[in-house]
Amino acid sequence: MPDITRIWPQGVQFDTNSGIASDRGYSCEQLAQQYGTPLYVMDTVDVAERANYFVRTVQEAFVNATTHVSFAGKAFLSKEIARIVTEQGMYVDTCTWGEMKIALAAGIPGRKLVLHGNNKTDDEIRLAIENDFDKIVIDEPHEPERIARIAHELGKRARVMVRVTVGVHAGGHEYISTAHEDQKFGISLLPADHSDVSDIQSAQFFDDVAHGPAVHALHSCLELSHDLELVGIHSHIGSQIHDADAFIEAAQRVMVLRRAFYATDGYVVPEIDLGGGYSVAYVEGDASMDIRETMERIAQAIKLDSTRAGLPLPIVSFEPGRWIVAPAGYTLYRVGTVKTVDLGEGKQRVYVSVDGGMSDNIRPALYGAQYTARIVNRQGSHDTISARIVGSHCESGDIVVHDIALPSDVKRGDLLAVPVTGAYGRTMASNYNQLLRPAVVAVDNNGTHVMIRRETVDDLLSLDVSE
Ligand SMILES: Cc1ncc(COP(=O)(O)O)c(C=O)c1O
Ligand SMILES: N[C@@H](CCCC[NH3+])C(=O)O
Repeated sequence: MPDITRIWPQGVQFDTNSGIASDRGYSCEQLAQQYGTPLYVMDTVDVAERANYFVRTVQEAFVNATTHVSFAGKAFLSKEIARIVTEQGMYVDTCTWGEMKIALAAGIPGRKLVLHGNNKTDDEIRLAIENDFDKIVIDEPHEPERIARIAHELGKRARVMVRVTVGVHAGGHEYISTAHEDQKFGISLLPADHSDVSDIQSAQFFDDVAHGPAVHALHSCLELSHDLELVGIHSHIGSQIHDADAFIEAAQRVMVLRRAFYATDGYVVPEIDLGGGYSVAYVEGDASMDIRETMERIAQAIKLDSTRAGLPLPIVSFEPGRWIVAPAGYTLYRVGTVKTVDLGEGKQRVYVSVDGGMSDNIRPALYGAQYTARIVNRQGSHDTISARIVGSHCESGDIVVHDIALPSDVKRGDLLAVPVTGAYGRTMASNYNQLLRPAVVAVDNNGTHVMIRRETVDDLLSLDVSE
């Protein structure tokens, strides 16, 4: 079982005398010199172990039910990672043409792939159906007809789920919270004129759900059953969620919908997918989701509901992204300018500039996300200074770590490592200021290799086709 309080990959060790960090025996300085900086490092043994642990934990919690776990490729995707997680029994969840193409290029069969998206193109839907994707997740009321039309043209039957906004408010930041009503994803569980009952087990709540847009969308899928196979109900309530109660509540609401739809249409929806969103620790002392406890509680809630309703247990699915890869990755930066700024009243802050920034990690700027860092090429002095680690972009919000105590002798040329950048770092990276997206290097027990190569200026120039 991975140590969920740890913010470094299991393979990373710090020599207490020299201060030098190594990952599975390879020193970080060696990695930086061989592959350059900034550098994303992914401990792929850690990824496999975390994926394996998640899949096993879900299977053990849901002893009598079939379970599926998909890896949310938006967190991090490469052909190698797609293969590593599928070898551990996972499916891969994609939501764009590019993600689908990478998963398919990795050789993952369509029956192990899921397609999401609030604005899917016809081409994406066609590619999913041609490749027999396990599920296409419907996100809006007109989509059943569009998918059915394309399936009909292809002479195939598309397997579909309906994504429901269950009305549970959770998630680390407004931008990553997805189950409240005022946002773009999914179809509402409740009608606009629903009553105010808070007891989700009440007859009134059941009645509201039975008259809601989600039941209507499920019904549309059944009406198109020549071209669509209705396989499930989907709910994803947000990301970086610490509160297990939110998942239990979401599961219970999905189960009410399953019952309500059985009452209105006599159809037992075979599968429910509860999405991703399980939190990880970003800095020492942060909370991280205890998957075992959460899964056991969800399993209990689902079992109770099915037994009460006299319905068979559904297949239960999950879509973790961050939990699988975030703590398995870290970023190495080389320190450049070190500048002391007077804040008045005798206070100072030291701005430590590194050779990357918001282009390789947008999360601090976008969500105010907190990270930590440490010097990994030597033992710094014991006395510390109050520092802010910043990037190289022309933007004052280009902050890597907002506020951190660093050894007071931090200097140009030091190697700095920022942990927990394995999720939503590389996949949200940009070329702002024409910085080159860093390489991703894999470290395992057999060696190190480039998983995704560093961009070059030739890459940038090749896009600029004007004479
Ligand atoms: C539909 C869906 N599934 C899964 C995920 C993965 O979320 P996380 O990386 O927080 O586990 C997301 C992202 O929030 C998502 O939108
Ligand atoms: N990109 C976000 C999470 C959003 C997940 C996608 N629905 C993050 O870095 O935390």
